[in-house]
Amino acid sequence: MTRYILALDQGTTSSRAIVFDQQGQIRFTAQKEFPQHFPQPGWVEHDPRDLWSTQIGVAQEAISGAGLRASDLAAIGITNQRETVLVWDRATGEPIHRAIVWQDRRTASLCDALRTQGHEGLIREKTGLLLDAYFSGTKIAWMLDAVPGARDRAERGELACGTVDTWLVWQLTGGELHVTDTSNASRTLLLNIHTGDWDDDLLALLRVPRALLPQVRPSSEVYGETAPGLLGARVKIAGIAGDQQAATFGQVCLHRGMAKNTYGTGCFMLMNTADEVVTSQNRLLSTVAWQRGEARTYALEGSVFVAGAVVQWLRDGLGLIRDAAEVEALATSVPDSGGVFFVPAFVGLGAPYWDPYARGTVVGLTRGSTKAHLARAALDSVAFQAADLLDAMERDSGVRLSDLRVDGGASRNNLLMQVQADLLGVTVTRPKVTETTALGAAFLAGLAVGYWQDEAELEALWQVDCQFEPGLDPAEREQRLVRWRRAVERSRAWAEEDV
Ligand SMILES: Nc1ncnc2c1ncn2[C@@H]1O[C@H](COP(=O)(O)OP(=O)(O)O)[C@@H](O)[C@H]1O
Ligand SMILES: O=P(O)(O)OC[C@H](O)CO
Repeated sequence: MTRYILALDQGTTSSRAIVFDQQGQIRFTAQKEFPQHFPQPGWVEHDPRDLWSTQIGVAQEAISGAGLRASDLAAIGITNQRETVLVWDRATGEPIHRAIVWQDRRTASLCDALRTQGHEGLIREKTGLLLDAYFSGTKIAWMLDAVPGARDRAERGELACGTVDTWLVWQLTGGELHVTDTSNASRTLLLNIHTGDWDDDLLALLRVPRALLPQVRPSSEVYGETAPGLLGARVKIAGIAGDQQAATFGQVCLHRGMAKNTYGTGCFMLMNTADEVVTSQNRLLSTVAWQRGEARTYALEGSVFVAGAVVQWLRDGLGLIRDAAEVEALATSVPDSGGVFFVPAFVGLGAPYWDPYARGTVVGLTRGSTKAHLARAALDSVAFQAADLLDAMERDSGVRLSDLRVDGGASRNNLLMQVQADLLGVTVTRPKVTETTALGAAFLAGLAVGYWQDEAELEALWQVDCQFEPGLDPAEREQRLVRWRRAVERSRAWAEEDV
């Protein structure tokens, strides 16, 4: 009997479910957006019930859309927006607060206080991360303090906490399993990435009771089965990874020095560093890429908070386009941005600047500037941010990249990919299957149940769609990067007194 793998990809703006076959080809995709909540400037929340209802809805739709029954599935793999965190009541399953999303800046001042007290070194050494509001730890502490009675209930073990993977597994198993994987756990500020377990010093520092936390497991193993009645048959849940790590696996960047960049809401560049935790000198993150059995693979990561989201803003905030795909034609209608530089620091700046107080900035406007120039500058900004990441990554790793694998919604934009190759000075390679996040989760699940035998089999499945070669003169590239960095300086520390 032909069997399939179902990947659940719970992203920042939508939930997706994709059925893959044994060739790693997509049989059916179902996707549903859900509401974003912005209760205050710099705050971003998701309703956990929306995350679950859209995710289970698209899972059912994908199974039936592919003409399958749940019994045709060999396994389910889960991948998810990372760092976004929620707390719920173990008895009722009711969340005590909306999920606080990775983009949310509300704990910036708490991070400042911890930094002033001199804790960043310890955090950096144990977690590979920086003290930034991006990560889950301070968000958990904020919820425990903000919701009346929550801290006491957490201490008594009445509450459960988790990143989105944990919430989905809890729901899928009818509250039976409270687990996460090492790649997701490595984004919380609470995991010691050298041991792969929660760290008592970090828990004490961030005031997070251990009783709240899920069990940390590898990224590829059979964790359990879906609850009876949910999908029509019980299906093994066999893979879990944070979406950027899953995309790295889906791009089969399985060897030291291979890198990918995903252009979704944000933009995330990860380079495989094998079994070595590389300590960045350039404010990149060291993170767990995935764990198979006892073996952990690590990565260097550059995280940019606003990439494709800048296109959403052109659409929803300014009404310049009706659909994200229209941005390419608009931006192509001018030869360049006409000297306009756009720093989309809507929620501060991530790597390598890490400035939660930076805000969106447009410079270089003249009477000749048009919406096309702004659209072009918006696309340029995505590529400039990635250029900053690669520059830092090459310096940290000592690897001179020749080829960057790309994926994510905005990687469909050919102009953006060409500008990216020009600004990086390296070949940009887009694979046939750009749903690499879901594919990575499918691969991790498939390996655990023997659907695929080994990594070599996965490497043989990966196929190139298109390559973009750099065409810009190096001196001109450098000049443009210098101007971009001047624009970045103008965006920095703007909101210092507001947050
Ligand atoms: N043709 C395009 N050009 C530029 N950006 C695009 C294009 N198509 C989609 N996007 C952007 O890509 C993002 C969606 O990508 P996706 O990988 O689905 O993101 P996520 O997983 O973060 O929800 C949106 O922010 C959207 O604005
Ligand atoms: O949902 P995405 O694809 O924007 O990814 C979000 C990242 O995991 C945040 O770290």
